[in-house]
Amino acid sequence: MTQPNKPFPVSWDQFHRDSRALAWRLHSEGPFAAIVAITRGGLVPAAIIARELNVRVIESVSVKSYDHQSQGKIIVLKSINSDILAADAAGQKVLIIDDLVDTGATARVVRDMLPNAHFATVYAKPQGRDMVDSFITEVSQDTWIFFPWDLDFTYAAPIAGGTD
Ligand SMILES: O=P(O)(O)OC[C@H]1O[C@H](OP(=O)(O)OP(=O)(O)O)[C@H](O)[C@@H]1O
Ligand code: HPA
Ligand SMILES: [Mg+2]
Repeated sequence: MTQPNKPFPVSWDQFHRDSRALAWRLHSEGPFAAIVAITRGGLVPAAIIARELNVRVIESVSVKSYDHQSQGKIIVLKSINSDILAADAAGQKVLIIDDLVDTGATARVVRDMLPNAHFATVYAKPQGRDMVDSFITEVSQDTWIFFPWDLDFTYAAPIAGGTD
């Protein structure tokens, strides 16, 4: 598959706003007994959404699939606490949060762990969109989203070329 070549940089302000918009959407789906954040990208929206929805039980699951922009085998580095798995099996509402769904490979692995949970991401690409129950913004498959924690301020050359 060709690498995503359209950069889509997201600022902290924008990310906060989009995560809040997701919290508004999720409000009517709850109340949730717990949030499971998919580390590491899901930790930031999970904190914002937990604050908005007043959820205080936060768990993480560590799934690693990318080395820079190329996807490799999915490795589960930290699994989900048995209390949360039991809550999901008993019909309590559990919310899974990630920053984005791309191919859907990560979502598929975590969904299998919590089959009844509501799965939400801030951003979604078409290939993985059907793996999530809620998201805010869709971008094309050939877009690469740059999150604010991966960015730094740097000089931008003028559009017309030359220097300023
Ligand atoms: O839908 P997929 O194709 O599986 O891709 C989406 C996943 O990839 C990224 O995580 P990554 O594995 O890079 O780890 P990170 O969150 O620690 O950056 C992103 O945060 C999602 O979790
Ligand atoms: O577009 C993306 N941006 C950042 N991380 C990602 N992991 C999968 N797709 C992406
Ligand atoms: Mg991730």
